[in-house]
Amino acid sequence: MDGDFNSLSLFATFASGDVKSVENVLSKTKLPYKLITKPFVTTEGNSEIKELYTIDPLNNVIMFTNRVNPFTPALDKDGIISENKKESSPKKSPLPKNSTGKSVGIITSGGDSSGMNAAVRAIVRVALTKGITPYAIYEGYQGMVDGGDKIKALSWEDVGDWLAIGGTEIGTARCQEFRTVEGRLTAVRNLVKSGIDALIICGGDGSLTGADFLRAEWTEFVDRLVKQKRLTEEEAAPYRSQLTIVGLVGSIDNDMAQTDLTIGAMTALQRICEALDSIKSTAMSHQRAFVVEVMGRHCGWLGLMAAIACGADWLFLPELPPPIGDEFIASGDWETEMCDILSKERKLGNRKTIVIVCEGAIDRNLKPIKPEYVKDVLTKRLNFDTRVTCLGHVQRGGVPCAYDRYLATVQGAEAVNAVIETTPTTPSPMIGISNNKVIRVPLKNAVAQTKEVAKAIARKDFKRAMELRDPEFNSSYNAYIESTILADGPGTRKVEESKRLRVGIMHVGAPAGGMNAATRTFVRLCLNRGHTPLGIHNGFSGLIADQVQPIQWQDVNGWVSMGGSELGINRDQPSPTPNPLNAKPQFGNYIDTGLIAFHMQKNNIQALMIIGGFEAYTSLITLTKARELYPGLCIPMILLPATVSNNVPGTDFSLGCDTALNCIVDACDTIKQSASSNRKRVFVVEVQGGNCGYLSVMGALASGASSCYIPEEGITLDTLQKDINHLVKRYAYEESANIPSYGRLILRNETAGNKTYTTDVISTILKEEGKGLFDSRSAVLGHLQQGGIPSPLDRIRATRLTVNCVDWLQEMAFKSIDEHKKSSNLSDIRTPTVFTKGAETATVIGICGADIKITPILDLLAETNLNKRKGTNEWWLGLKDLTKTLAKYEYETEEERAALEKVLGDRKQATGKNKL
Ligand SMILES: Nc1ncnc2c1ncn2[C@@H]1O[C@H](COP(=O)(O)OP(=O)(O)OP(=O)(O)O)[C@@H](O)[C@H]1O
Ligand SMILES: O=P(O)(O)OC[C@H]1O[C@](O)(CO)[C@@H](O)[C@@H]1O
Ligand SMILES: [Mg+2]
Repeated sequence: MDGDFNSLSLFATFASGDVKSVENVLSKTKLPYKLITKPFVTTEGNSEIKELYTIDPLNNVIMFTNRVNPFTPALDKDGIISENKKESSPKKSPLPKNSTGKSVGIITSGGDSSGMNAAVRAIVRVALTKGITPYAIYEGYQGMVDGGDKIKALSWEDVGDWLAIGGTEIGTARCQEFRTVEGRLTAVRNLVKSGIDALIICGGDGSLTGADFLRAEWTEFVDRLVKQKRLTEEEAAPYRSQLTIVGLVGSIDNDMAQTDLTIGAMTALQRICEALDSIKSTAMSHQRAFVVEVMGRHCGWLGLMAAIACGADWLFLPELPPPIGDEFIASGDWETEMCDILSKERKLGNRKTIVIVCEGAIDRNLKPIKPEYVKDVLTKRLNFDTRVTCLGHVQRGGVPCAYDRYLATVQGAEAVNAVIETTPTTPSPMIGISNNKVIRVPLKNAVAQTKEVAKAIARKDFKRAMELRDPEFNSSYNAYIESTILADGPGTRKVEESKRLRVGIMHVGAPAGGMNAATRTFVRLCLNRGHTPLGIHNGFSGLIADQVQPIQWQDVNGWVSMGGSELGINRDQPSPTPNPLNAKPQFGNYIDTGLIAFHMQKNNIQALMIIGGFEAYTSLITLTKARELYPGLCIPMILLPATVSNNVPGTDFSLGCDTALNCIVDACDTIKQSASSNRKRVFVVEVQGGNCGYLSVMGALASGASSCYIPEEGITLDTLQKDINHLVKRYAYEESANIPSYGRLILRNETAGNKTYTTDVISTILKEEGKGLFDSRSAVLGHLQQGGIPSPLDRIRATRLTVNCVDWLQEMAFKSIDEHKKSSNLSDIRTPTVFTKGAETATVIGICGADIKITPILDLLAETNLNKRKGTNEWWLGLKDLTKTLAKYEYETEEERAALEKVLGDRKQATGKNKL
């Protein structure tokens, strides 16, 4: 077919990754067609743009192309834009009053991830507060290449309510053109033309690799653009030195090095766990096997964490291909290894089989392992009734979980700080998180280390690939294996008989998400090592009522995803010795400590793990101090903090507080929707936490509340007056500017303001003071916060911390056994004797900054407020200020001031006094 197809007007254009196949099909028909190819220079080498034209039976011209965006201009052989497209310059917005004259461009790029909007919201609002004009660059790098109206300034209100929206409101793309030198040259021109001084790029490893190219090429590209006369000397001069680039890691894959978590990974994990929990119930009913494929590209984080959080029976990772057991490695026969393990599980009474296959899973010869093949193996070899479920893009969508909102918000705010502090000589930073600390690392190093994983896998160095993932990856994998496979053959971790222990476990306090997951891991690890796990039901009162029983492997099947406390829980605790006359604990009852010691000895409990909140903490203090009186208590004891209140000293996070936060965020989203629909309504939402404001502060940050009240600060008339002033300003401005008013929230901790400023009282005051500008209602979330299905983060934390607890209990007990052996001069002791009363053998395990720490409980007394039942290290307090910043407490435009003055004037006239 001849003719100039470029001059024909097209009826339709189809994007196709495989134009060649389309041509093959056409060649077998009588339809005319013509293939045009154009060179396309990419950073990974030369490639081609293909355009295949044909005419359909109705005489319409149709084109198939492999361009990612079929509507972007084609390139000529030098990679230069060849179509007659005019390079447009974006429009600049007027500068705000507090402007420093600086501007920052914001991009979301690569696969969308939940939390990207929260990041953009935080960047926009913190930037405006600090006098920097934020610009959205729409549709990822494509918008940077296209320029024009793809680059627009964002206002405060533009990002209202974005916190709760999944995906990315400013769009994203996989942009081929940006991989080319010409694409990036055009992008540089557009950035200079729009006067952008700095860029914050939120995307995955690919996007940040692109950002790193841009950083390295910037100065040279500006020069080149001047030479090509696409920029004038004057335009280029202010931007010659290095462009400030800050990377924010947004991707569900969690595949970026040097950060523990990427924005969106936790929400994706939540989606996966919701699906797996549902699949589990149908699988159990039919005794079926399910092979579930999860996303993650070449990273196994999502698969591994989902396997831990849902108790999957087998797992295929990209970093560590099967087989995993020494006896199968030589033959590479992973099929037999898997079938042996899964059939053993069924014989133990497991009614279902869940196998997770990561999308990048491979065998030891780097051949992909696909779910359909795994299904065939299970069907043919084990006769399992097997189904395949591919979760697909469901994993990437939906409302962000509390953790992603928190992570994106604090990292977004930190990205703006980094923009302000970065100079042309500082390396471009990437904002990461190392356990609980927001960190900055050089982008270049993080990109380089990320690439190392792929290289290690390619050269089959799987050990290295595992090491290069985040520091917890390896230990999490070991925890998964040990809590999944009952090992009794070669290679088991069973300890010698003379060291096998009877280890007790109990829950004390109130239910919290993750308690059952921790107990399951405890039981399985103990069994795998030859110890006897003893379940102490119903806390200390259960112990003295002889409710102590060994737990078996299958007993805890399914516990990982169960809320509440399967062992039973209450707030009863040992009475301090000497017993203060008529003393009563604030909650629960005192039980005689001597009786507790007697029952510990009667059951021959040689090590103890307590899971619980502040009563569990004070209980352990009492038991530790009573060791002088009672030998039955002279054993290693460890507390794993679990309470929604997050008030136990020795840890930044207790189990259950993430589940509670998710519950608060879900409830607040719903309440806010009602508040917004009713217009101009402020809800005062009461949350739990006892005397600790953690849930209130974090809940406010994650739900986008205007303010929060906490017991640490109390509530005064002055506090209320300031918040009323703020609300009056906001609603006054929105009315005058004709902006639809969103509903607003104030979170109040249940004890803040004592019995005076109760939730209802505050709501009534707001209603009165709103005077028609706004109304108010209240909502008390109550015990909803303690229940429900534990969040994946709580399940993972439970598993990870419990492994450390069991290791520690074992180590301490062994030390004591060895000392006893030595001192009694006996070499052949069958029954181990544990006797230890050193302060270092009664401890609290916790997540502290970047580490897991085990601290002697008596050392923690210095940071404990026993009266207020909480610790004194409240790392989260500062986040209250960030909540207020993001609610516009520190930013005001001329228009807002004018609107406020008008309202004040009106109010003065109406009431005869100025209310503000
Ligand atoms: N090597 C590279 N050189 C230049 N640009 C790149 C490079 N790699 C990726 N990019 C740009 O970043 C965009 C996004 O990259 P990619 O598709 O790998 O997703 P990502 O950022 O890794 O996110 P995710 O993996 O979560 O989807 C690409 O479409 C391209 O525009
Ligand atoms: O949405 P797309 O472009 O099909 O890409 C899917 C890929 O994107 C991710 O969701 C994020 O990188 C991967 O897990 C998956 O492989
Ligand atoms: Mg990626």
